[in-house]
Amino acid sequence: MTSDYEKGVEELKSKIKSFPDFPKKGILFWDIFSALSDGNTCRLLQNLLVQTVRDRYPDVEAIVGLESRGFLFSFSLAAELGLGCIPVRKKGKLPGDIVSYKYDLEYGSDILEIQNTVRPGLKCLIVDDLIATGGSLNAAVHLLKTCGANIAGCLAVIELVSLKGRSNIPDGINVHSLIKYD
Ligand SMILES: O=P(O)(O)OC[C@H]1O[C@H](OP(=O)(O)OP(=O)(O)O)[C@H](O)[C@@H]1O
Ligand SMILES: Nc1ncnc2[nH]cnc12
Repeated sequence: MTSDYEKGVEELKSKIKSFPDFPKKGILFWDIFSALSDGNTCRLLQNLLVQTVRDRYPDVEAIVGLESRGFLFSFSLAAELGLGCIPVRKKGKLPGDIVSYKYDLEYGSDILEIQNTVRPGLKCLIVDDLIATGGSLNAAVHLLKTCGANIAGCLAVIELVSLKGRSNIPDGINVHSLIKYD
């Protein structure tokens, strides 16, 4: 029997549009914002994410969001669950003592940074809108490990399975996505 959770995921999936050849020829771009212009879909997605964290990562202490689309979900989850919200940002945007990691993307490369103020042992869940090559989540895992954090796992709304992003994320890190595309 299909659960309400699974029905919700199917409904969400039906709202997400894809755009061929964006931002470069050969890339099929999955646009989370196409779903979020509708208020009911915002609430549906928030409820699905909250339920996922409660069920799969019940003892997490902080939500780590990746710039920029990951921020949509890290703050709303942290606020709803009463947890800390920690940003991982692109180079040069965060003040203070910074840890950096360079990585490759599906289209290009980038440097991600975190403030070196994460309490060692803090149990963190990393969230993002989408897993493509897994390079961004892998970078966030490395940044948090450098800070001494305890990583509960990675959670994404969308996973592009054919790009095998999971294989880029270190063994032993739990990875979960709501929607999978081939
Ligand atoms: O699994 P990967 O190959 O690392 O790709 C996934 C990442 O790429 C996109 O971010 P992007 O860097 O395009 O930034 P944006 O969120 O600011 O659009 C997306 O939001 C993920 O963070
Ligand atoms: N194919 C894709 N669609 C949307 N966001 C992405 N980030 C990296 N690859 C992407």
